[in-house]
Amino acid sequence: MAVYTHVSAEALGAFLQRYDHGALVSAKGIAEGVENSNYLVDTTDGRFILTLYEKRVSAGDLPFFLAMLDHLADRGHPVPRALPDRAGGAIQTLEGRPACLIEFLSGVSLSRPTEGQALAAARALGRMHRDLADFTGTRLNALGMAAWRPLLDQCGRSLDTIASGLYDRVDRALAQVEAAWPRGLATGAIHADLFPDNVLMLGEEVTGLIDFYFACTDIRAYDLAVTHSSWAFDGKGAPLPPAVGRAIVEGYHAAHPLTDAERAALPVLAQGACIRFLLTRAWDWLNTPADALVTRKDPLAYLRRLDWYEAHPEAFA
Ligand SMILES: Nc1ncnc2c1ncn2[C@@H]1O[C@H](COP(=O)(O)OP(=O)(O)OP(=O)(O)O)[C@@H](O)[C@H]1O
Ligand SMILES: N[C@@H](CCO)C(=O)O
Repeated sequence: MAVYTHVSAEALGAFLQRYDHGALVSAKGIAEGVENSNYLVDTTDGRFILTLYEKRVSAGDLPFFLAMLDHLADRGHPVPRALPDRAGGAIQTLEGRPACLIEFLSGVSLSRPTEGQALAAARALGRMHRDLADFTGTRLNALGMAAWRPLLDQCGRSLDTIASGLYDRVDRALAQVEAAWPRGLATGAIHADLFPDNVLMLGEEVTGLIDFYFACTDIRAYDLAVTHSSWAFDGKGAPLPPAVGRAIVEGYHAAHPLTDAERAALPVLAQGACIRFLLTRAWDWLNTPADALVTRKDPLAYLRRLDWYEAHPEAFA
């Protein structure tokens, strides 16, 4: 369960007094997620999400994330705004961590999306890219391609304790990805983590796009590759029916047409996405204390996806 920081009822009650959103009725830690501490908060006025930002989110980046959310919300996208307190500030400190009170969105996240749901999610991603074209904020991708080799070095041979030969396998794949990484593709503000658990849906309708805390400026088609790598497979990394993966590319293309160069780059971008998530999951696997209230995510589910992309260069043709 992703609650790294415990918030006492007293501290939360006092925190809510800064806002015009009612008094505390109840608060529960949210089990999903691995990055931040999230609480579902009910007040006398409604339901909210309280997020305390943990290890990978630095307070200095919050203004970028919140501006991107406001930009998208202003254009009708179903993204949650961080709510300002009475003094107008949305970024607070609670229990010593940066924290925001966030709009609650309804919907559920899927573990086995259908073709229609994949199509809707990918359309939502394409529309986001379209409407972010005039967003002026920028943020370097701290987990972009240039960061993968340092991360591999940091994990080092400990990777082999997760699976025999894993270090050499990733080292080889990364060398190929680095050599083939596309230059000159369109860049812009991207979500960079649009997994099924970050898309809330009711049936085939997207009701929420959440968790913008890896958002950054990077290759737009890389965002599509990240989405494909997370939507076209099950939780263990086995491919879903091919129509689901095709729907991810075609749903995006319908909302934000891909150039030939972007389409041609998708195989290497997807292999890069696999390395990114394999390495961050492996790092967490090796460094999460045994008593942490968080369910670690399996790095090998991303090794299986990497194997699949390498074996199916035709996947995006
Ligand atoms: N605005 C929101 N409205 C409704 N539910 C939300 C909202 N934000 C977060 N949640 C719920 O909290 C869960 C965890 O949130 P989130 O994905 O942002 O956490 P995280 O630790 O950053 O996750 P991740 O491991 O995906 O990076 C979500 O799966 C969702 O159930
Ligand atoms: N979505 C990521 C967590 C955020 O880095 C994963 O499933 O590994």
